[in-house]
Amino acid sequence: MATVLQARPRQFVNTAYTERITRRALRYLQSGFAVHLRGPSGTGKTTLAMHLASLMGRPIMLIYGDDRFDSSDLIGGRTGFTHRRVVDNYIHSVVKTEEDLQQRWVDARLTLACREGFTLIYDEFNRSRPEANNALLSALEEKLLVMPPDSNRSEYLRVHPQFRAIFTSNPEEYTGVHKAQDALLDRMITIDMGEPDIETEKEILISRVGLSGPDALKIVHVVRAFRRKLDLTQHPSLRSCLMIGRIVKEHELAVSKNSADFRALCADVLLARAGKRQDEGSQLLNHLLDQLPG
Ligand SMILES: Nc1ncnc2c1ncn2[C@@H]1O[C@H](COP(=O)(O)OP(=O)(O)OP(=O)(O)O)[C@@H](O)[C@H]1O
Repeated sequence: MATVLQARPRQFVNTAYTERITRRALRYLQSGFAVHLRGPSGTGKTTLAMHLASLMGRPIMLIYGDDRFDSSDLIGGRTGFTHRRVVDNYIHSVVKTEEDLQQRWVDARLTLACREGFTLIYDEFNRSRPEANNALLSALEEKLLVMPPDSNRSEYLRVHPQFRAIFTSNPEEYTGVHKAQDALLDRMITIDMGEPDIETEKEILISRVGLSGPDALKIVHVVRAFRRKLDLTQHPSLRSCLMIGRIVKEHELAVSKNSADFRALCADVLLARAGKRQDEGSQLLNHLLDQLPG
């Protein structure tokens, strides 16, 4: 069953950084192009996609890329049965029954979004195999969705003029993802998202967790310096800041170099993200925490 999201996404924090990207992406969507937000984990791609979709003011259709998808998961297929039973009791001593089972065509999410003019968010679309995504090629370019012969419809579905698509992907993920087709990438405008700036991360922590500005800034500095100095491209991300921030807030921990609880929390959240460089990570983290005020 397809999910159409009518609700607004969780509170979106707007800063100069997010506004710049939003303005660009919105411009492309308004001109009818698909937008592709590409960037490492935790850089806010999905959140921004939801925000953009809500600004488009149409119902939102969400799909998560999946290696097990085939084209029917996007377009639809014959699932379930309709059951028809005719009981003929015209001559009361004779009962004649006739049963007919027919498979029913059910539209999948892409078809629904194209037909109704929804905004499609296809999160991590390159987790699906390229051939599963083939239907998107003509939907984005010719504005026609090619329907399979057994759909009992005409061969093509004309895409609603308000249909829009927003894709996200993570270029640095290697497991469970497929190389996106050049032809599909050529039909979208790709915006590369790096890590948000310090101001944005700080504002997100303040707004989402309720931390004070100075505490939010200290956490953002520790996490960013840890990532940069260890040269970790993927982790830790804004998500790690949010984890640390939430626990600090809910358990009233001091963000200070003298707080053993805060130091242990940072170690638990960050060190596992250093992979095999645990010793190096541990030394670096102690050094960064020692620089915090007491
Ligand atoms: N502008 C924002 N306002 C509020 N919260 C945000 C914002 N940007 C990101 N976040 C929060 O940061 C976290 C990571 O964001 P998100 O899940 O969108 O990242 P992502 O790039 O899609 O990550 P992944 O590739 O791992 O799915 C989430 O908890 C999200 O709610």
